[in-house]
Amino acid sequence: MMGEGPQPRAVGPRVAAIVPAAGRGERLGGGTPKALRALGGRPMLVRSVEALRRSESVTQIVVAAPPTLVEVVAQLLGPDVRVIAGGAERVDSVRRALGAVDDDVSVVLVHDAARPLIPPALVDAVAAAVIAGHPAVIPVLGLGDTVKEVGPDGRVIRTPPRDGLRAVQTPQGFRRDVLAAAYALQDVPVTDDAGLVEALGVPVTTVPGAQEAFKVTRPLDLVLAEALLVRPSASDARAGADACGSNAGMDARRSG
Ligand SMILES: Nc1ccn([C@@H]2O[C@H](COP(=O)(O)OP(=O)(O)OP(=O)(O)O)[C@@H](O)[C@H]2O)c(=O)n1
Ligand SMILES: C[C@](O)(CO)[C@H](O)COP(=O)(O)O
Repeated sequence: MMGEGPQPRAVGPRVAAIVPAAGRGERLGGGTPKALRALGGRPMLVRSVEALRRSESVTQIVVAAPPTLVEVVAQLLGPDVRVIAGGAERVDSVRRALGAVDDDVSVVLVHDAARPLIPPALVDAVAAAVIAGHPAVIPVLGLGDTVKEVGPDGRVIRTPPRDGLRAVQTPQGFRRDVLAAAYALQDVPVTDDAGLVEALGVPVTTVPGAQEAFKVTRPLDLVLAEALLVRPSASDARAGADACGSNAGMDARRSG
C-alpha cells in the first residue's frame, strides 16, 4: 500500500481512461442497461465520464457501450468521447476499448461506468502512481465484514485472516504496454483487469480507495447513490453533473 500523503503529480504522459459500460445490469434489474440507468436525473455513465473529465490527468476517454446503443451513447456523451461497441463479457469490452486508444497514450486507466460517484482526486492518484513508475495500480479498501470461504454444500471451509484482504475498486491504472500484454492472454478467468496483470507476473500496487467509489450492483446500491447525491458531502458529484458538456479541461490537455 502506498502512503496516504501527497502523491506524485501527473504531468507529461497521455492518459486514456477506458470505461466499460456494456453490461446488462442483471443484478440491478429494471430492463435498461445499467450504465444508462438514471442517478439523480442523469445516466450513471454520464456521471462516471464527468468525473474522468474533471480529473487533472485524463487526456482521452474511450467508452465501450452496449452494441445496439453505440450511436445513442455517442450522442449522449459528446464528441470528446470515443464510443465503441462492447463485448459479451467485461474483459471483451475492455479489450475492444484498448484497441481504440490513441497511439501516443502511455498510461491506461480502466473505470467501471457502474462507479458513478468516483472522486476525480482518486482518478488522479491512480494515474500519478502509474506515472511515478508503478506498472499497475489499484484502489482498495479494507473489509468491514469477516469473510468466509464456503464450499458448494454451504459449509465453511476456512476464515482467511481479514488483515490481508482488500476490496478492490476502479479506476485501475496501468502502463499501456503492461495492460496490452495482459489482454493478449486468453482464457484467464478474472473479475478485474489487475487479475490479468497478476497472471503475467507483473507487480500490482495498491492506493487507498474511496467509499463513495462503490459499484452500483444491486438495487440498494442505487438507493445509496441517490442519497449521497443530495448530501452536502456529495458536492463533487453534483458539480460533475452540473459541468456536463464542459470539456475544456480535457480538451486543453489533449492539445497541450
Ligand atoms: N459485457 C460487459 C459486462 C460488463 N461491462 C461493464 O463492466 C462494469 C462492471 O460490471 P458489472 O457491475 O458486473 O455490470 P454488469 O455486467 O452490467 O452487471 P451484472 O453482472 O449484474 O449483469 C460495468 O460498468 C459494466 O457496464 C461491460 O462493459 N461489458
Ligand atoms: C472490476 C471490479 O469492479 C473491481 O471490483 C469488479 O471486479 C467487477 O466485477 P463484476 O462482477 O463484473 O461486477
